[in-house]
Amino acid sequence: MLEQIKDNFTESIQTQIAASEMLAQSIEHAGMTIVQGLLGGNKIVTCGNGGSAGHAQHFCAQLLNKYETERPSLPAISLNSDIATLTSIANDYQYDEVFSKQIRALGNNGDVLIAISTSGNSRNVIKAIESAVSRDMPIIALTGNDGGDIAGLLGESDVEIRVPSHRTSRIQEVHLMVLHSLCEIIDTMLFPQGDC
Ligand SMILES: O=C(CO)[C@@H](O)[C@H](O)[C@H](O)[C@H](O)COP(=O)(O)O
Ligand SMILES: [Zn+2]
Repeated sequence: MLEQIKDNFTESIQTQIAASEMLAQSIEHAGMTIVQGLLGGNKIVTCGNGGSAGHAQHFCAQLLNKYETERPSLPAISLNSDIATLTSIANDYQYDEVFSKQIRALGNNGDVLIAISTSGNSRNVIKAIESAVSRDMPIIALTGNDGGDIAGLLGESDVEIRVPSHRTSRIQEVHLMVLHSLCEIIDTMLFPQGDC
């Protein structure tokens, strides 16, 4: 068991290093997309399932509250957080619709969708992307594996950050690093002095 635990750490570190080389440019591009959205008075909308739902909430918490330095609150909403809304949409329609129906109500032109799926194949995340496209929202997709069906849905102004791994856990660990990097870009670009 000890060897397996150590192997997991090694695999995680190796995936992080490979990702840092492959993804830095897309992460910077995604950061600029978010900064432009916020400067335009728009909000950030996130969604995902399971561990990615946790990531989606975590990222919004860091915008609404703060990341590492003092600054004003920034507008963000995670679509997997409102259990009454989620259960009613899933119960009355389909689980596939839980994010897309919220985007049709809350999404405005210029809001940025951060869609998180390690497989790139979660139907509700795919439908969220389709609704975001219909609302002219730029999309940042955090994926893994081969990008799944999500990869084929993105337009030229969207960004896919695809982690080079097939293991959900390793992909999620890199996604967390990506989201923290995005927080750092936002704070550096918008509040270089750590304004509050
Ligand atoms: O956290 C984990 C596994 O590490 C799981 O809860 C995982 O997030 C769930 O199986 C999700 O449903 C996977 O969805 P996705 O990442 O493929 O969109
Ligand atoms: Zn997990």
